[in-house]
Formats: sequence, structure tokens, C-alpha cells
Amino acid sequence: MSADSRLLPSYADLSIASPAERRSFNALVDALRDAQEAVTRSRPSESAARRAAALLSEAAELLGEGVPDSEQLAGRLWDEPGRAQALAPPLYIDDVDGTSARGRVTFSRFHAGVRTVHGGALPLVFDEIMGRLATTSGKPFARTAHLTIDYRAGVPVDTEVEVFARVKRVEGRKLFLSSELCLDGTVLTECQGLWVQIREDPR
Ligand SMILES: CCCCCCCCCCCC(=O)SCCNC(=O)CCNC(=O)[C@H](O)C(C)(C)COP(=O)(O)OP(=O)(O)OC[C@H]1O[C@@H](n2cnc3c(N)ncnc32)[C@H](O)[C@@H]1OP(=O)(O)O
Repeated sequence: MSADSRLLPSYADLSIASPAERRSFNALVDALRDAQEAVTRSRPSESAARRAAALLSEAAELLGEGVPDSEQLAGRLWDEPGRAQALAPPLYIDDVDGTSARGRVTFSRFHAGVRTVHGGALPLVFDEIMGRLATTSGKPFARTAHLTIDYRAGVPVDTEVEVFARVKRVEGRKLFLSSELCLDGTVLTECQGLWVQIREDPR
């Protein structure tokens, strides 16, 4: 096994934390999301801003310098919405099999550009759902090689939207996927993606 492949994510990572540890870590990530959103929505007084900054700094200090990334929980709790990381909005994947996936997501003002969702935030969700589809059902681990996004209409914040993804075709190690984000049956954003499965003999 190469040094690189030891660091590849695996669904076996689900065993890295006890149920109690998973619950407490998820609560921490939820609180972080709440803090991101609260800061975005706020217009605090000078003293409230200073006090909130001090509390956030105290929390960061409490958590310390952290563990090596091979031991961290953030982003590795695959079956939790958002995988227990605050980069992307929490995506609820309701169905995923070898060929398609379906989920739901609600963007908030933290991910907003001007009134609608930021154009750079939408690929986060496509990468999540297509990444999950590309690697599920026993498929080898694959990395995102190419994404093309078409922004058809603005995506509203504070509104649950549906996300669909499917495998269009497979050519050797290459998986061609497509995905769309819909509201009330209307496609707001669509994405074409290429995932490439990692070589067994990385050069
Ligand atoms: C538990 C899990 C939970 C999973 C849940 C996880 C959800 C989140 C998922 C997040 C996933 C990510 O964001 S991953 C992070 C973002 N992505 C990356 O960092 C990838 C960086 N790039 C790479 O590592 C590499 O370029 C690879 C692995 C993509 C490809 O390298 P390689 O393996 O050496 O393959 P290579 O020979 O170059 O190419 C193989 C074939 O693919 C084609 N190809 C390669 N790149 C491209 C490209 N950009 N556009 C078109 N075609 C391309 C080549 O032409 C070739 O076609 P042909 O000649 O054979 O026809």
C-alpha cells in the first residue's frame, strides 16, 4: 500500500469514532455552522463584535492544534449530512445506489452572493453528491477531474432545493456524471462532471 493510498477516504472510516464521539463532534460542527450564519446575518455593536470574537477565539484555543488529518473526524463521517464539516452546506442524501443519487440542501446567507446563492458555493454541493455517487456501491475511490456548471436561474437562500445526480457512462477509470439542482421541478443549476478512479499503482 502506498503512503498516498493510506490517506484515501474509505467507508471503513465510519468506525473511527464511537457513537458518543460522533454525536458530540456533530454537535460541535452544527454550532460552527450556526456561528458562521450568525456572523453573516449580524450587524453587531462594536462591543458585541469584540466579545463574540473573543468567545470564538477561546473555542479555537480549547480545540488546540488538532490531530493529523488521518485522525480527524471533520469530513469523514460519510453518513452524516455534510460529512461533519462546515465547508459545504449540509447535504441530506436520501437515496444513493450504483447509478443515481437524490438529496436535499438548504443554503443560508453564509453561502449567499448578492441575494442568491454564491456561484462558487453551488459546485460544493455538486462535488458532494457526485463524489458520493462516484465512490459508492464498492467502486474504487475516484477524484474530481472536471466540472462544468450552467447557472440557469438564481438559487434562493433559506429554501430547501432538491439535488439529483446520475452516472451517464463509464469508460475505464473515467466516470461521466451529471447533476442538477431543482426547485419545484425547475432546474436552477446543472453540472456535468468527470471523476477519475485512482490508479492502483500511483506513479
Ligand atoms: C469513502 C468515500 C466517500 C466519498 C464522499 C466524498 C464526497 C466529496 C468528494 C470530493 C471529491 C474531490 O473534491 S477530489 C479533490 C479535487 N480533485 C483533485 O484534487 C484531483 C486532482 N487531479 C488528480 O489527482 C489527477 O489529475 C486525476 C486523479 C484526476 C487523474 O490522474 P491520473 O490517475 O494520473 O489519470 P490520467 O492518466 O491523467 O487521466 C486518465 C484519463 O482521464 C482523463 N482526464 C484526466 N483529467 C481530466 C480532465 N481534467 N478533463 C478531461 N479528462 C481528463 C485523461 O485524458 C485520461 O483519459 P484517457 O486517455 O484514459 O481516455
